[in-house]
Amino acid sequence: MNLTAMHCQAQHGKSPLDATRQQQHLSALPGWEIQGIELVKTFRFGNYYETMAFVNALAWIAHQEDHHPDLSVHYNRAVVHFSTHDANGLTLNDFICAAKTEALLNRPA
Ligand SMILES: C[C@H](O)[C@H](O)[C@H]1CNC2=NC(N)=NC(=O)C2=N1
Repeated sequence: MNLTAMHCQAQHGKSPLDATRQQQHLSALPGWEIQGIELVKTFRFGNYYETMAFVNALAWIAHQEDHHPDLSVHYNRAVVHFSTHDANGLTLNDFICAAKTEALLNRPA
């Protein structure tokens, strides 16, 4: 499934994905972990400017997809937490946004 080509959909009243599906999607997302009802990754950078550039690019994805991560922002790292409040758990939206976040940083060889 090419998550980067997909778009988030409203999840109000929907159920979270089951654990098997969560693990399937997780296997395509290096460095991401499931912590309870959150999909989490720490992104490390060389300085505050680079960290903030990443956070701003991520904010644009969140705006486009209407799906918003919790963030903790530090001098040289940002910790990204995706979860779907409307489903009280992990839905495809979280994996789509994680994949789009990865794609921000994957430069062509
Ligand atoms: C109405 C609006 O689309 C919803 O409230 C969206 C907004 N952003 C969201 N972000 C996240 N992380 N989870 C949601 O359930 C969610 N719902």
